[in-house]
Amino acid sequence: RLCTSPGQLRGNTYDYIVVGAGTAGNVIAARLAENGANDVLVLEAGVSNEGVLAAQVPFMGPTLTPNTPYDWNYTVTPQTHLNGRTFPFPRGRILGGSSSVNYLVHQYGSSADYDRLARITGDPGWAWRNLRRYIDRHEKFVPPADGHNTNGQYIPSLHSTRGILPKSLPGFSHGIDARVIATTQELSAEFPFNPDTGGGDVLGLGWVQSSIGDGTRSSSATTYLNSVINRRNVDVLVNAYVTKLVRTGTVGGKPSFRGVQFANGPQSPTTNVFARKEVILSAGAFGTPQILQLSGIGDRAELTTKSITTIVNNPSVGKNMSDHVLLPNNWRVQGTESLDNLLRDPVAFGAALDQWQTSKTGVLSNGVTNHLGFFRLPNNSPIFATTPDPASGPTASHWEMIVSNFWINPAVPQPATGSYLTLISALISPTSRGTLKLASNNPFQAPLIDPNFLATDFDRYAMRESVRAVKRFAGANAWSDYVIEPVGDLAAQTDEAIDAYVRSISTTVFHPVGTASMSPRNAAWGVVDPELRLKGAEGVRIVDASVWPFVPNAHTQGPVYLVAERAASIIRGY
Ligand SMILES: Cc1cc2nc3c(=O)[nH]c(=O)nc-3n(C[C@H](O)[C@H](O)[C@H](O)COP(=O)(O)OP(=O)(O)OC[C@H]3O[C@@H](n4cnc5c(N)ncnc54)[C@H](O)[C@@H]3O)c2cc1C
Repeated sequence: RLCTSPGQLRGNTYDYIVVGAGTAGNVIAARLAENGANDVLVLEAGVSNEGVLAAQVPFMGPTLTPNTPYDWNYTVTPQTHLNGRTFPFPRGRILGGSSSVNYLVHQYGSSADYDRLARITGDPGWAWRNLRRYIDRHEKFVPPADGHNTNGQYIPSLHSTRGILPKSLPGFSHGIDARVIATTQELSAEFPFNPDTGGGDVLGLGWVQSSIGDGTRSSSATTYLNSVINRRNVDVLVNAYVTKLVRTGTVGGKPSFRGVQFANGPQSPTTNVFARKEVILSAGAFGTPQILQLSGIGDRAELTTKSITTIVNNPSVGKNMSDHVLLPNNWRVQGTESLDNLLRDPVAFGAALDQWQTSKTGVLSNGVTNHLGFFRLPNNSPIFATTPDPASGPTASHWEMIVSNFWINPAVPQPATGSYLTLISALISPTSRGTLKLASNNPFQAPLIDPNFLATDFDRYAMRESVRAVKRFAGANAWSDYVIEPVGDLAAQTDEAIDAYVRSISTTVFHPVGTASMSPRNAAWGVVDPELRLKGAEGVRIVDASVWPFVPNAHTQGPVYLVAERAASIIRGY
């Protein structure tokens, strides 16, 4: 049942309590609740996704963040290596979490990411050959909104049509699609066509796959949570802001945290609920380490400065954050086939929305890109003389290119006139690591989020070379009668000038991970063991993006879904 106040709960004790009805949390809740013998409570700080139009219409996804009621509305600390700039760092605060507000790209990453995860944790169960099995129950490949012939745009045998989450190829074609594909032929050595990353081979550029079915967003709320929400053994409470885990005793010499405290807001009374079996923390890469630290689980030196009594001293909590850096590269282009006028003209947008509401088709049934690709720096790049290759493996990537048929630039508003092409370049194998720290012991105060972007020579080198590469892409003959000129400092040529350009507008792709990292069972570092149990404590598991020790070669919802599916199997005991 969906509950809106604590008084509606069936009691104060459940078998499992899931903190955060986000991407991973809803997988856990649904898979546990499929067994009618399990009594499950899900606590979510945000509101219901029901009736939120922008959470249904794919192209409107970007209007859900930042500065809305569906976002935690975080801002990063001043970024030392980005001219001291700050910028928003969105996170979904709504049933479905970030899967309800994200940009819908749906992929899993490189097989090397999972094999590296298995190596790091010492658990072969995280290797690709094992994890890929979960694709079968997770995804449900469906035709695109426009019903076009998808031959050659993906490899059906790599996908499942039996899972729970509808996904599809682009449901609206753009004039530039043919130019993108032509460039993969013209510059095939540098930008080869990749027919499908679903088998774990990410290198090259291909058609995007998105968490969209019937022209509508698929989130963990519309799929996993909806599949169980009417069951008698599930309570889902919205507006429930978890303030800390509550220690309930000592088991096997370790502090046990089977209690969860929450409140509606800073002025509201707190309520405690208890788990007979386990608490599963799925509050995301920022919420999870924040709650851990508020509960006295973290670096003693830091907790003491916040007047929090340390119960589990673990300096790894909130450290090791990695994320993809986003650089929006814009070109001015000919004609009117870009979507810029649609975004400027309320009448045109209204007509597109009418079409979506009538038939779930048209430009709004699509996400923000039809093509993206993953690429490596050349093996003989001088940077490898000083930095070991940080990619997950020789078939994994260093950077990504995302093609958009309109102006995207979080740092610079859309110009009032003109048509644009955006080739986002993103750093995929960062060596910088950031932190999530408490600002105070007030659970309602936003944490200090420092992704520490571009702190290393490698990261700056890779971004610089990605700028040169996207310029080669846009310089192909396929674009010669379309692209007019680069916008602003994208024209830079020297290392110094390109670095200055990168520093001036880079931000996040919204993929933070690693703040409650998995590690081998007995390792002195890390926050959870390979079965996702909180180290040094009892009764708690963590299942969300924070357990990924490094950011994979993918937009992160897919890797989070696969980890959550395996976690559910581990918790259920098969
Ligand atoms: C704007 C944006 C665009 C993105 N685009 C893409 C994309 O196109 N493709 C892709 O693959 N990935 C994308 N991502 C990233 C992807 O969505 C995330 O990596 C993934 O959803 C994270 O899942 P999670 O379960 O770790 O956290 P979330 O899905 O964020 O879930 C955490 C949940 O916990 C709740 N919570 C947090 N703290 C508390 C608390 N104290 N009490 C109660 N509840 C709490 C939150 O409200 C939220 O519902 C994007 C993310 C954003 C924000």
